Amino acid sequence: MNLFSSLLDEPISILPNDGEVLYYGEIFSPEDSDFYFRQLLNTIPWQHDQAMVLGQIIETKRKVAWCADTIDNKPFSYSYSGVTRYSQPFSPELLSLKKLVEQHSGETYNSCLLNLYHSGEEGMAWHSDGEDDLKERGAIASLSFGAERKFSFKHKFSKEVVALQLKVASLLVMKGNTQQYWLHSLPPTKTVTEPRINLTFRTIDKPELKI
Ligand SMILES: O=C(O)CCC(=O)C(=O)O
Ligand SMILES: [Fe+2]
Repeated sequence: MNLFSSLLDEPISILPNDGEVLYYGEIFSPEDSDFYFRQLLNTIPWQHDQAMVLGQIIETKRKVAWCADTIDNKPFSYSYSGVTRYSQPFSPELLSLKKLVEQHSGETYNSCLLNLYHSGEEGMAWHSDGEDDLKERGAIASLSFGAERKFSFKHKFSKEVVALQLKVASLLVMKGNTQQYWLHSLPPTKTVTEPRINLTFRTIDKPELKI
């Protein structure tokens, strides 16, 4: 696998205060990026996501999958938006992506949430990834394939907004107090018609075991 020259010499720090977000630029060549995009699109068991809204389960247009290490060959369970998910095992390709992301970011992860946005019309509303199951102040590493999209942060108290473009094959790492003080979103846009796949590698602290 070629390491691509658009990888930044030093990651760029995105937030002015109250957390740390590092943008590493593109960590794959266009060829490798294209390979992973197709591979993930065709092999991941994508499903519409579910969320509990006013006591009702609704389905999102965006599709998701969740992969995690297994313990004694049993999957993890993980809850967010009022719904519990059970993990798929990591495929060999995802494991190699996880290793690369771990090398770049100097952190380790035991799970990955995958999102498939079919076009710019699908996005993700303001939220922070502060679920109880996640390791407190654990790093979250976000790897993007497919269409380039804008990604925004908003401070929970000052309301300051910081935005950047997430390039194809780029790596962004959120750490420290970021989830405590900042929301993030993927704003929908009519100008992007191509699909995008995003992988967020995370650490689940006390994985419940599904028997
Ligand atoms: O698609 C993205 O870039 C972000 C996804 C995200 O924030 C999440 O899965 O929690
Ligand atoms: Fe998020």
